[in-house]
Amino acid sequence: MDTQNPFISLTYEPALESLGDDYYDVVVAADFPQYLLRFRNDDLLPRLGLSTDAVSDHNFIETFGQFQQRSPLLALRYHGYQFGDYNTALGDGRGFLYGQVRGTDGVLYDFGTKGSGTTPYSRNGDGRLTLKGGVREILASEALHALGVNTSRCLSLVETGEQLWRGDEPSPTRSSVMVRFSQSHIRFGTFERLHYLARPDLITPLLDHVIEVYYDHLLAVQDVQERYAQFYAELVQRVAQLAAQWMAVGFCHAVLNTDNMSITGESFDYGPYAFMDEFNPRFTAAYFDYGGRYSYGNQPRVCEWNLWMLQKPLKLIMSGEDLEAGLATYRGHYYTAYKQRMLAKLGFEELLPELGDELLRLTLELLENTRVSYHDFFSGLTGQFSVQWCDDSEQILQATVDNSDDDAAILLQAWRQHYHTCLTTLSAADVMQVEQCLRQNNPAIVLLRPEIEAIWEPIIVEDNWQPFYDLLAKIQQPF
Ligand SMILES: Nc1ncnc2c1ncn2[C@@H]1O[C@H](COP(=O)(O)OP(=O)(O)OP(=O)(O)O)[C@@H](O)[C@H]1O
Ligand SMILES: [Mg+2]
Repeated sequence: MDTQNPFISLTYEPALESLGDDYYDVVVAADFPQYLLRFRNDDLLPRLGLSTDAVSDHNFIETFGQFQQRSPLLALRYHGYQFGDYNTALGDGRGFLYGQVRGTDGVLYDFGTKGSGTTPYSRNGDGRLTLKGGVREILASEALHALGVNTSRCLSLVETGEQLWRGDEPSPTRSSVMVRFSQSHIRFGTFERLHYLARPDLITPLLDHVIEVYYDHLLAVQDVQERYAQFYAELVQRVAQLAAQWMAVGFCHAVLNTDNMSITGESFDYGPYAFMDEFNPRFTAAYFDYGGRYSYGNQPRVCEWNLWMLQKPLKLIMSGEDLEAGLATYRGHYYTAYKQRMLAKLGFEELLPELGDELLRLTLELLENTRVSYHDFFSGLTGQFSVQWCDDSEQILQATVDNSDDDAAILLQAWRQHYHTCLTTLSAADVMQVEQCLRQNNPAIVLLRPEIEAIWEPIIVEDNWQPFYDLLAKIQQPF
């Protein structure tokens, strides 16, 4: 045992543990036949006050593969609405909270595992994570983080040498254990379980804890009911902003069940997700999402529904009117955040409100009706932009959109004219900024499904991880 392991010497805060054992079960980690470190997120080490050189691969394996020298390991209890139906048979069935550490930024971070063995919540599951599942979660979270989405990250991925059987991967398939670095693993479903159990006495301490740790500026609000009202209103805003971020980057999460919604408004749990290629609001990423509940275009609505469901437990301890008032702000927050991101993708930091509204409307109409590749549209705009577009609207965006049919030609023409109108409202200096704005908001690389399959092939065929590391480096610097 390496007594100098810097991860073990970190100061762990028993924040969630101190709530008491109504919220979790103490569990043990599985022993694995093998420990191969496949990914270490050195980018996160400074936030833990550590330098890359100070942490060896062996340190990663001891701490985040073998889980040495830490107890208690806490499998958190939760329920959730899955595809609209309430499910009580949930909880950390293949993970636990390893520990909580305050970052150099003052934020309390969770180290949460995925694939670390069975728990009382595993049902018939094996408590494991496939290697491909781990690789996919790393890629999604690193890509989203680089695109400016509020997301959990992966701290490490250790391959564990077991053979797993899965219906959605050619099996047997390889196993892994991942450690997630996130703001919290308290989910909407953590509260929903307490409503189901009719335990308002457990909801109050949980909500007080959430506010104290993750909304601590609200502690200044003296009146408790007012503080709760402001908490919910802020959560509504954070979730609306998150939904806007996913939509603007073309990301479909695919399993927006309430057990996958964080009480901090952070995005996490990347299973069957996909970045959308051809623009299509009905695009679904999970093969089992037959009704399209979690389709790309439905994400803002379903997040609103999830926030509405969260009112059930919160209503046991706070005013229903306050909750209604909080949720009533959702659509406004969503539209404001989405519009701002989309106009930035179109090259505009600022536009007169009506012009911006119309540009967004025309852009979505064009995208939807021409079924152009979402990312090609914006990279085409970025690559072709010229200040001469201010003088001649006909030059704007050639060849990116297929306008061979009449309807598409009409839409493109209307879009060009309006884009031109928007440009003409800018000063000469602001026009010079448009290209930079386009470059800063439209990635040169997008993590489409073929990109992921292309790096997976060398891993399974010849255990060649280089293409994975190369792709990772590219998506970490997408602009
Ligand atoms: N292989 C497995 N063994 C045991 N339980 C599992 C397994 N896979 C999923 N589960 C459980 O099924 C439920 C839904 O799984 P889901 O994939 O949303 O969560 P998860 O990915 O395991 O964890 P997280 O939400 O932290 O990413 C959870 O209760 C989870 O623990
Ligand atoms: Mg989950």
